[in-house]
Amino acid sequence: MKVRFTKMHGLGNDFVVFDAVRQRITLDPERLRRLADRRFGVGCDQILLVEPPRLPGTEFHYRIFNADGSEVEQCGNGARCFARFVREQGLTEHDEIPVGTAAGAIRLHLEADGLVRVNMGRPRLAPVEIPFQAEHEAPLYDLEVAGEHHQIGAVSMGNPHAVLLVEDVETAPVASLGPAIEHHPRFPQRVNVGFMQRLAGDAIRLRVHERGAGETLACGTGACAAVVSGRLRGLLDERVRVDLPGGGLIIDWRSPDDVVWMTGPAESVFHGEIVL
Ligand SMILES: N[C@H](CCC[C@H](N)C(=O)O)C(=O)O
Repeated sequence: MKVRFTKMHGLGNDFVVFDAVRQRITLDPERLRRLADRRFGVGCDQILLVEPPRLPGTEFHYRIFNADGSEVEQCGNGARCFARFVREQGLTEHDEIPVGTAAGAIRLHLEADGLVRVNMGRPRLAPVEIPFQAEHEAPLYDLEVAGEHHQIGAVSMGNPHAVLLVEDVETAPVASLGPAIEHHPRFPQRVNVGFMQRLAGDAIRLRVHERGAGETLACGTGACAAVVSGRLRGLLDERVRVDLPGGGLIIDWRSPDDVVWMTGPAESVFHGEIVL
């Protein structure tokens, strides 16, 4: 069956987006993997489905699938692309769009300057909510990885993140340590792994090895998790510019009881049709 899609990206974190409101889309993990592969399909980090609402007070439901076919709870760059998509496709006329996800409802705001501002909700810090195996909640945890000792922050933005502080993101062992921590047994649902370099109280550099996708050019929930972890360690201010390989995001997080705000771009690249 032929279905229409739009190829989009948020700072180079790229997506295939389907309107599953006006189209009937059925995707199994193998089909998703082929779709995400640049040789057998379109090629992307994640696939996004725009569906009719499921939660009260929301206008749409939003499902996210990694390139490995796994369905996940949240995607920050994808949320911004979602907002751009539903406006461009005429699925809504609103500038403020409440959306349901597997992690609960979030609110997307299309700004006059073309950026998208997203209320990503409150970070989850209790180990059981991340999920991460630890006796008590703490800003830092000791983690043995392949015989080496590391200190990590552990934060959920609906999806799980480990955050490491490094001297220089350029030389950080993303390709080796990222997969090793992603599959660490203390993260029963695997984990995204962020490598954060502090530039100043209001600025960091970040690289992210993403669960189910590998290193991406940007990770929105990873940027949120890094700022939360940095603030819990007393290293960062309330407003932080996060420089990722694909570009910059602004993350605002006042205090543990507050939600995390993420502001950044979202772009459509091309439209196409594919046989599913
Ligand atoms: N790989 C993530 C999902 C995509 C998140 C990322 N692309 C973002 O912008 O937040 C996970 O398995 O939780």
